[in-house]
Amino acid sequence: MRLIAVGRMKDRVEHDLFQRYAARLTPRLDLVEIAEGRGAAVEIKRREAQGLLSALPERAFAVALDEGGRTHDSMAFARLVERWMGLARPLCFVIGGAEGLDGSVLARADDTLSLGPMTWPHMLVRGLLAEQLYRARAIASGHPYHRAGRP
Ligand SMILES: C[S@@+](CC[C@H](N)C(=O)[O-])C[C@H]1O[C@@H](n2cnc3c(N)ncnc32)[C@H](O)[C@@H]1O
Repeated sequence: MRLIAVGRMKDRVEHDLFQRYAARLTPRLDLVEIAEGRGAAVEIKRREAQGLLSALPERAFAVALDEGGRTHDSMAFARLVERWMGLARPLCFVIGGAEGLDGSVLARADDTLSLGPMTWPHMLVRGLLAEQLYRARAIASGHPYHRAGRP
């Protein structure tokens, strides 16, 4: 699996949060960082879109992280991840920068994923996604990391 994301992760706390889960994931989650765009918001998104789209392998199954995207509970997400992995296409997740994703990236995406309707900082989204992928894989393999008990 590959995570294609805008910006360079400089903050130690954000780096460690992402690594805590990414390092334990099977299959591995490779991080590809795209340079932040400059200029007006539209230009920033357009330039970042070029970088994001060109980092996608040709046959990639691309999942765009977007607050307006599809939401799932962790059990449903675990089933979805298994389905995506079964497609035998490179599974890639895409995270935008401070201005969000350009429409061209959303148009290319095969699916979208929302972590809820609130806007999260893009560097934090990396850690949140890595944790949910780790949880999904734990659910699929029967590992007790996920406690499903709810009233
Ligand atoms: C600071 S947010 C961009 C906010 C921007 N105004 C927008 O409307 O997308 C940066 C990136 O983090 C990701 N992101 C932020 N909140 C998210 C959420 N609730 N669900 C999924 N992805 C989110 C998206 O990839 C977004 O492009």
